Amino acid sequence: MVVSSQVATTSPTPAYICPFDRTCSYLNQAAAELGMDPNILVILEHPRKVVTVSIPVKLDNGKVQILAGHRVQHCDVLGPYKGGTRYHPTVNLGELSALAMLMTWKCALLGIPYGGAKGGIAIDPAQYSVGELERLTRRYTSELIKDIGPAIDIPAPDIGTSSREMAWMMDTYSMNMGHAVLGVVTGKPLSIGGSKGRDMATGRGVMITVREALLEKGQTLEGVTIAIQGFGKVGGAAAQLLHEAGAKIIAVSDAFGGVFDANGLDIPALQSHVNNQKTVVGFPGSDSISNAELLTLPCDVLIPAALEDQITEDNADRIQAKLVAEAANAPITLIADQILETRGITVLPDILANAGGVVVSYLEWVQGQSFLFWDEKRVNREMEKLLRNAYHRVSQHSQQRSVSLRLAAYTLGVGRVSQAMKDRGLYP
Ligand SMILES: NC(=O)C1=CN([C@@H]2O[C@H](COP(=O)(O)OP(=O)(O)OC[C@H]3O[C@@H](n4cnc5c(N)ncnc54)[C@H](OP(=O)(O)O)[C@@H]3O)[C@@H](O)[C@H]2O)C=CC1
Ligand SMILES: O=C(O)CCC(=O)C(=O)O
Repeated sequence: MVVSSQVATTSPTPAYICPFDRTCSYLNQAAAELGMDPNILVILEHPRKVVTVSIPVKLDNGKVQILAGHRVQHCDVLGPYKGGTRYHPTVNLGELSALAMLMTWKCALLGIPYGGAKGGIAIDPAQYSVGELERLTRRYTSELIKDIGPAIDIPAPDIGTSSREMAWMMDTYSMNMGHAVLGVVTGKPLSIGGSKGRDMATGRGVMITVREALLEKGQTLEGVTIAIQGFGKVGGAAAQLLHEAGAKIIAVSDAFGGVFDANGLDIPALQSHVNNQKTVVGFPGSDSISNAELLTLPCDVLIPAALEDQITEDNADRIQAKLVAEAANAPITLIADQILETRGITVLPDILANAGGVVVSYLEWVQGQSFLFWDEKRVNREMEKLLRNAYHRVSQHSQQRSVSLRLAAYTLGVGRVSQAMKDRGLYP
């Protein structure tokens, strides 16, 4: 693959397949299911546009540092490119290309009129002051000014960014256009056209898809034991909503480590602890646990909500959960996915389980384009309708074809894109 070979990715084992090649592998499996035209497949195996810009940022000490900012646009056959902006030290073009491709299938699966993109900068935002982060975000936006826009490509938050960065991006873009452009980013603060419910949307989608999967097995969320890796925007919201729904969150973690309580953690109290201490570690009344230990705990549901490549061939044999919900993008390696499938562990794939975020981003964009804003009940209702519908289409396809939920989800998403390409005349 062109993209993966351009970017060196560290290989924990010789069998390691990077997220981009893995996503292509799932694409190829879906293409085989669909009997897809190879001319369409070869187009979809490559991102349409890869942009790298130089970002000179003046640091607080007076020195100028040059950062590389990226945006990968995979496919816009269904509508404008859409996807998050990640600030994390591991950001690279191979990773972003995989994440952009995932966005294409996610939007198509959910039936929202967007293509897929992802962008980011390889920095640890904790090492920069707020002023430095503002300057680098504004410069990144300026450098991408011709590549983004409400009808072109619409960024959103991802790891290491939030409504604050989206506000800076929206303001920078708007200053260049000479008027307020609400639709250029989503995940904005409510004061400038953000949507009610967006902050909890990805976690809410995780809760809804887990709930639907359990219901199909004749279970409810009441008393179900859950371990969650990552306690950020997604993991934190999922923990809160699942806790409110009666589930027992027995362990959570962040980059510093994890906490465990077999009787269930008090999630509101843990959130207050995190607000003060900036980590879950040291939460009174809990036991310490490492990120690795969290993944293999005995529990009903495991929710990786942090980074890629967390469940690998090294720990897949020891996963004890019966259901794994991919709140993070690409947290399971290719071989680990096969091991889990062979062991009969159900995996709710990322393009379904974490789609609540982009669905509410779409609803935010619709509200911004029409200058008409909805109450939170309506936002949550519309999102839930789309997500439940997608879950049941995927589950039905999986049962009818005797394939995994992942292959079913890919087949439905990829099928929609390929049909659109045919209808448009193969798309240049
Ligand atoms: N935000 C969104 O709307 C969406 C996000 N996603 C995906 O969800 C995942 C999480 O994103 P989001 O919640 O937004 O990001 P955040 O930056 O808000 O949170 C990331 C969380 O992961 C933790 N973390 C970082 N490194 C590690 C590590 N090595 N081990 C364990 N935990 C770690 C962070 O800990 P710490 O705080 O200590 O750094 C933090 O708790 C990503 O895969 C993202 O692509 C998918 C769909 C939408
Ligand atoms: O909300 C969005 O537009 C994108 C969210 C995202 O980056 C993702 O779903 O991975």
